Amino acid sequence: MIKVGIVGATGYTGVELLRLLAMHPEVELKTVTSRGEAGKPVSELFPSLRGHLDICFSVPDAKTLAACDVVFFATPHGVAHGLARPLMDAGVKIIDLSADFRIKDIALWEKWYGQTHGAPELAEQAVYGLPETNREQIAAAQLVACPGCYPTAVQLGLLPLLEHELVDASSLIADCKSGVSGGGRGAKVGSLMCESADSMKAYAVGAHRHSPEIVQQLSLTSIQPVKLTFVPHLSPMIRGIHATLYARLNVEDVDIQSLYEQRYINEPFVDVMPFGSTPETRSVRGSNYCRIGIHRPEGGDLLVICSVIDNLTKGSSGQAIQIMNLMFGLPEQTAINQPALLP
Ligand SMILES: NC(=O)C1=CN([C@@H]2O[C@H](COP(=O)(O)OP(=O)(O)OC[C@H]3O[C@@H](n4cnc5c(N)ncnc54)[C@H](OP(=O)(O)O)[C@@H]3O)[C@@H](O)[C@H]2O)C=CC1
Ligand SMILES: CC(=O)N[C@@H](CCC(=O)OP(=O)(O)O)C(=O)O
Repeated sequence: MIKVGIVGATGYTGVELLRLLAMHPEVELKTVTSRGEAGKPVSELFPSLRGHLDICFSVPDAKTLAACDVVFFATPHGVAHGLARPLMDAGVKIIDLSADFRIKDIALWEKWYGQTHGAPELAEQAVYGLPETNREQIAAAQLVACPGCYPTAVQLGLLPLLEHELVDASSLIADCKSGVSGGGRGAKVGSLMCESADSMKAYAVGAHRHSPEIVQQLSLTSIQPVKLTFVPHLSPMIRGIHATLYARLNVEDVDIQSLYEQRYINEPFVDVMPFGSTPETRSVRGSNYCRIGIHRPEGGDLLVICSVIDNLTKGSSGQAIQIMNLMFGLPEQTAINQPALLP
């Protein structure tokens, strides 16, 4: 059995890790932390887990965490910087759901996250965890940085085009909508029902911290310099990311649909739907799938790609377990192969 610790188990990504790991046949939960709820049974805070988990929250303790085989960090940015190093020295594998190790350029990270980077040498060592691009590296890694939720949907939607240099990489547009759980359980007033229900608005227009992450990763694939206009919106739903991606073709005769189908033919969690499909976020709710629909309005040169994920599953905790499965040589779909919850 794999001995697992979760730091930050009371947040939305934390409880999603608990839900999925409770059904994992190879996992034994050793410690799940919360400073605020220490001593309380998990099933008391989350009755959804009654009958599935018999463990109490405890404060993060270096010795207990060091006895785990793998520790997930489901914590705000900056927390893993301080705690990861001693765990790694003790041989523990780390899967970080925050943005602490996603960006390789330390000055760039500090600019976007507004704090000093606490572990630059680990950022260098960390492997970015998007299995559809680098599962061999993930399998061999000790420290994996899970992609952000928007970056997962955007990258999976655009990768085939950039890998084949079919579009103008300098004029990409990602128009994205997120459910309010993306802001976390401790989110501020904007996520309250009275503030977010029955309404929608853009935020951080062209200035969201996921921009540099997406550009960094797409640039690894694209020969041309990547320029992206990324506009996130807060959408009145609990879970889900909907990315509508615009890219201008620079070739004429190409079958985009079969290109995507071929690219993702062996990917267990990427579903290329029939040409012209409009995937709904509810078709992935609670599941680890990314569903993609491809459009070419009036046969013109502007492609419109719709890419949907659940921010708490493929956008964070589900993907984190996919990564754990790879790191421990387990079948990649273990514990995360459920269909979406509908309606
Ligand atoms: N929500 C989402 O859709 C996604 C979130 N992420 C990222 O995942 C991480 C977690 O997000 P989310 O679950 O939404 O966040 P939440 O705010 O819902 O939860 C944060 C958790 O971290 C714990 N925590 C806070 N500060 C500390 C600290 N200093 N030391 C130890 N534990 C701490 C909290 O418990 P306590 O304070 O009791 O210790 C709580 O359990 C964030 O970095 C987020 O950006 C990534 C992709 C998607
Ligand atoms: C709706 C909402 O607030 N979404 C969050 C999504 C980011 C997130 O979850 O954090 P990571 O940077 O770790 O991916 C935001 O825009 O900040």
